[in-house]
Amino acid sequence: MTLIQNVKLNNELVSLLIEDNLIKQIAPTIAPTPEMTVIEGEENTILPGLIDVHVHFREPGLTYKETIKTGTKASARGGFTTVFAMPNVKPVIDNPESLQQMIELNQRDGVVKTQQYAAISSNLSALDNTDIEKMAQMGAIGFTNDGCGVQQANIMYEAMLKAKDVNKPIIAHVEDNSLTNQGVMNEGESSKKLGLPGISPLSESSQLARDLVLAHSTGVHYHVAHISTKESVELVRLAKQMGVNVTAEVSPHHLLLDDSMVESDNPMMKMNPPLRSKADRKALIAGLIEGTIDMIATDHAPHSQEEKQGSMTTAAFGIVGIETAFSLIYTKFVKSGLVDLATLVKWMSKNPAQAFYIQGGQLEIGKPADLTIMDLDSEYEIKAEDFLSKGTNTPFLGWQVFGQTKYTIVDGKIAYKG
Ligand SMILES: NC(=O)N[C@@H](CC(=O)O)C(=O)O
Ligand SMILES: [Zn+2]
Ligand SMILES: [Zn+2]
Repeated sequence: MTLIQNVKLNNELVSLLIEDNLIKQIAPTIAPTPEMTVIEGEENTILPGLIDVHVHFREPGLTYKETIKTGTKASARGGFTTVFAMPNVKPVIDNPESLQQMIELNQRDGVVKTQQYAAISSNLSALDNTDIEKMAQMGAIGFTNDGCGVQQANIMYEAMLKAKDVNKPIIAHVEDNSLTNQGVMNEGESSKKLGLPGISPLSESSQLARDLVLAHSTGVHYHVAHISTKESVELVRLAKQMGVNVTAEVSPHHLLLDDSMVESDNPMMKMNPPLRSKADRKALIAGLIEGTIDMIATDHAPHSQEEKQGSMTTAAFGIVGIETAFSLIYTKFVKSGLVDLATLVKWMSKNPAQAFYIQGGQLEIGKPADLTIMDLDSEYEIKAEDFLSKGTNTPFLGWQVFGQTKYTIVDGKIAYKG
């Protein structure tokens, strides 16, 4: 048994008793007994474990960037107790055998709960569909070609029909390759000024419009990954009004940065989709607050230093985010007074749990003890040397933030201690 003493829950000091993997009791005080392991909460804030439905852990095949071990340790440090891993590893998780190996590896090496996505098409690009039925039975949390847009409508349509049949979601990286112009940042004033090729925002929204029509027809749960444009927000709003079973995620970087801040050819500002315009960013924030966008997901995308140096024209797309998401959103949205802490928990735990039918999002007696204890009061600087991820590729190094993880507990066991 583990006793957590003196933690703030909805602004009241409480103690929590954990037996096996479950929350057994929550009360103003609980007297410790000799058989209890005691965690002193020091009046820090206890929250349901955060849930990230979009991470890249790079194992197998690209372990110089990240492994299940380093990625999940970083997740625990970020306050996350459940993450959903993308299938764009090497080789791609596009068949039952590699899915089985991946599930076993996640189970063996993950210090947080790691759910696995499988691909829609072989190698993320072939004009086929994977064995969605079998991989759903095996426990894939959903199906996605993240990293690439699905270029052919019929391939997406067939995948939706199959996923609907087995009651699993399709997660879409929407990108029409005929409109990307081999760009490395958003198409706009900044790209012109810097002389860099720009990615049209239409490459995202036009494919999203297609998919929403297909989702309407098939009834599948369709989840939009890393939504980045104002047109996309409007399309999701309209689709929800039409009764489409759609959810959407936005990344912290698209909420906090825009292309007006890309003042030089800086690979740390390169990710897909790119940082969009100020107007897009404003629409994303409004969409999140009004509920059109359901959740925040990091799109944690670690790369080596070599891959993220030099020019944006040659650097890899993607930034890490799992260790900075909570503190950034807490500092810029909650501490600043825009929303309350419960809203952050809704965006980063409750809504992801609800949308994907997994446990979590609430601290409740009888439920798994997946939780995090956060110091919300002391300011600190985001530093690469503190990261547990192998990747330090983020434009947020040097930012001053609040919200530091003291403990992350998964199924009653300590996964991270600060
Ligand atoms: N977001 C990125 O810029 N990169 C991701 C792929 C993806 O999420 O599309 C990656 O795997 O590195
Ligand atoms: Zn993507
Ligand atoms: Zn991704």
